[in-house]
Amino acid sequence: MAQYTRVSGSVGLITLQNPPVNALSAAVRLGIGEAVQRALGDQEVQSVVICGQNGLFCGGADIREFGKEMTGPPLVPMIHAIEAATKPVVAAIEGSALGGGLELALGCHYRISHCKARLGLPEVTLGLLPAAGGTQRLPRLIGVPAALNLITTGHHVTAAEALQLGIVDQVTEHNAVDVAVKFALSVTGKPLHDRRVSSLECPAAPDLDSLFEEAMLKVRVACVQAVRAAATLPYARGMEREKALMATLFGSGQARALQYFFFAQRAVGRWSTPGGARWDTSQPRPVRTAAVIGLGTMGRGITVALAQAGLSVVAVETQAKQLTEARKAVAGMLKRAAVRRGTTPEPGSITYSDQLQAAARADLVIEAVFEDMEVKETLFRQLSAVCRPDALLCTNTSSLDVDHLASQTRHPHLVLGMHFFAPAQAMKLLEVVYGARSSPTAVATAMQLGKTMGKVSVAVGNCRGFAGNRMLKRYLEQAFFLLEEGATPEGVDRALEEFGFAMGVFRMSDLSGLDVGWRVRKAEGLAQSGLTGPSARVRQGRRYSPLGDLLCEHQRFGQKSGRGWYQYEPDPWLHRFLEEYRARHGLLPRRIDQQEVLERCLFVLINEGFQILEDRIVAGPEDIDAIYVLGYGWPRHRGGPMFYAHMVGLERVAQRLEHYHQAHPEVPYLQPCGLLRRLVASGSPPIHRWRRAIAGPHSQL
Ligand SMILES: C/C=C(\C)C(=O)SCCNC(=O)CCNC(=O)[C@H](O)C(C)(C)COP(=O)(O)OP(=O)(O)OC[C@H]1O[C@@H](n2cnc3c(N)ncnc32)[C@H](O)[C@@H]1OP(=O)(O)O
Repeated sequence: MAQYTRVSGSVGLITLQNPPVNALSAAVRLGIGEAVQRALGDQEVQSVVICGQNGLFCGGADIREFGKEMTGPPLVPMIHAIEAATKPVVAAIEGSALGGGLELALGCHYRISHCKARLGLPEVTLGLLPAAGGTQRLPRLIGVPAALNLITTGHHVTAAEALQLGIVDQVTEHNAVDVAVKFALSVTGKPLHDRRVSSLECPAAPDLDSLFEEAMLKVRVACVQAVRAAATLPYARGMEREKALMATLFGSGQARALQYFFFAQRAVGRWSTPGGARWDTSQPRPVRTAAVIGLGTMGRGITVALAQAGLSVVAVETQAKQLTEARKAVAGMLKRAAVRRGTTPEPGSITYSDQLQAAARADLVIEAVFEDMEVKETLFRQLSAVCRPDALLCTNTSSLDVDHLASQTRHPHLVLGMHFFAPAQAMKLLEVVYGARSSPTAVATAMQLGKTMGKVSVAVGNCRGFAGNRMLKRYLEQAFFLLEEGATPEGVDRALEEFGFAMGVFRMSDLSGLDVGWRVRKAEGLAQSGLTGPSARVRQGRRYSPLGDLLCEHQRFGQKSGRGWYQYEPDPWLHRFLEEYRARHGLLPRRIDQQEVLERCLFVLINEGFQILEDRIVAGPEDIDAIYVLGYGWPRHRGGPMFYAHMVGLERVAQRLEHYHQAHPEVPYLQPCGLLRRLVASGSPPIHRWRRAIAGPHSQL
């Protein structure tokens, strides 16, 4: 909706009303159109101001309407009508003007922005382009290079940057609507021709052709083609080109995946647990002081993330040398981050200590010590004795049993996992792992703290590997099996990278270090050296590949040792090693194509995802997708593993898994799990219905 009032005698004020972000739904578009007509027809009105209610101009098109049949008036003619108006129209921008919101403002004759507002054309992050004239007006207003940058990256700019670029005419620290109304009064009766952005010539820029060629190489082809039309064609023909390009994008799989992921990231905030705790009934406790125990790589990153979120941090490291190094490293990280943001580093809210006692007053403690159960058990007993009785005690373990650690303390309901991903100060994902006895308040507090640190927090039940690493294990296993059967690390990585992963599984393993998984497998009794014959490839009654363990036995730990799955100097070792290994175990190498690599690695991971849903470790598919895109490099434009399964078709995923299971009956995880089979049997409902379909007593399956 849009409300129309007359203020200051002669200013028509149009207020967009569609909480929470005043998105341009059919009703809002209709409302704006009608209000503009009223203002233009009102003899008393000399100028018009458009603003949004509740301090937010407009978050753009209503993404929830995408993929549905279009209703209500389209955006483009509405913006044209505003631009063509014979009375000056001023946009009063507060909060955000994004996507269609900025395009609406670009159709106005003047733009006044509050200093805290952010502006941008993020359509590309949804697989679209700014097709309400954004690709035609913005280059005319600020020139091709700057417009191309904003349109192809989707980056938001601050009000100050927008002023410098020429997107807005004025920035104010006061109420932007009041300032815009005064401004509107001052421009009454002034000629409007050169205020209509569509009538401007694109400012000349040197060597536009090479700029476009360079931008094309950076992939956002449709956006580049649309901006090229602005630079080379008259406005009306540019608009036709923009519309045609948008039509090719609108129904694409990428756009659907990106739009799904936009909502998935937000859906994970509405967490619930099988025990009945929920986001909307659990109150988080305030956390002002946090302690971090253990200042290795993860502890340092967590310290920085907490300090940057404005908390007082007590950083504890009992080894003197490590403490000195950590202090320097943390200062360096804070300094570099401040330089990147163009600010000065915050003065020290971090205190350092080599005594656990220093954590005594903290509201919340995060341990990030060596990944060893005995070490962590001892620490949790000590923390329970030292810390306040109401302090939350969190572990950054990536796989150990949170319930067991809780049982070492006096207040197990205050124990949780906070699983950060390296580098902890930068990665957006946080798995909040609740145990059987974790209280709803404890979960809510950790979820809220993650949000305060700018992370997407996902609530996950306690199980081996939680959600992310549990699925990763199946994926890695298949990759090892494929090597046994004849594939090469290069071939497997190529298939995954062409699918969209930034790094294939072997390259990723080399980067994170092969010894990490080896240590876990040794602790689980899986990695054993010296086994020969058929028993070497079977553990706990199932097929097992010792390839990762053997590489570690050869001191090939990945990049850190200069050699892993890849050799970082010319060295044919690995291929010879694989040939000898296959010969030793009587494995006949065969040609493995990309399709098999993808299906074996990804479908088994997806199958584990369904098992995790069935085990109620997470509440819905969005949780898994957020974890995989934000923590494990799953290509965002494919929406996440569960969305990908939905796009491929559950029936096909189940069929292919069955096919591979028949070929490899010794790998039980290739068998489609119960939930996947039941979803297929119930007609493969779309992904947004899975949550309901699996929900306990109300299950529709
Ligand atoms: C063609 C295409 C055109 C013309 C377009 O305009 S495409 C849309 C371009 N706009 C965007 O991509 C902006 C998306 N929104 C945001 O970036 C942010 O929401 C915000 C900066 C506007 C506000 O951020 P914040 O205060 O953190 O709030 P949330 O992100 O949590 O959002 C609050 C709820 O609003 C829902 N939302 C946000 N934007 C839209 C939208 N454009 N359409 C529909 N719904 C939107 C969001 O999902 C949250 O709802 P819940 O998930 O909590 O129910």
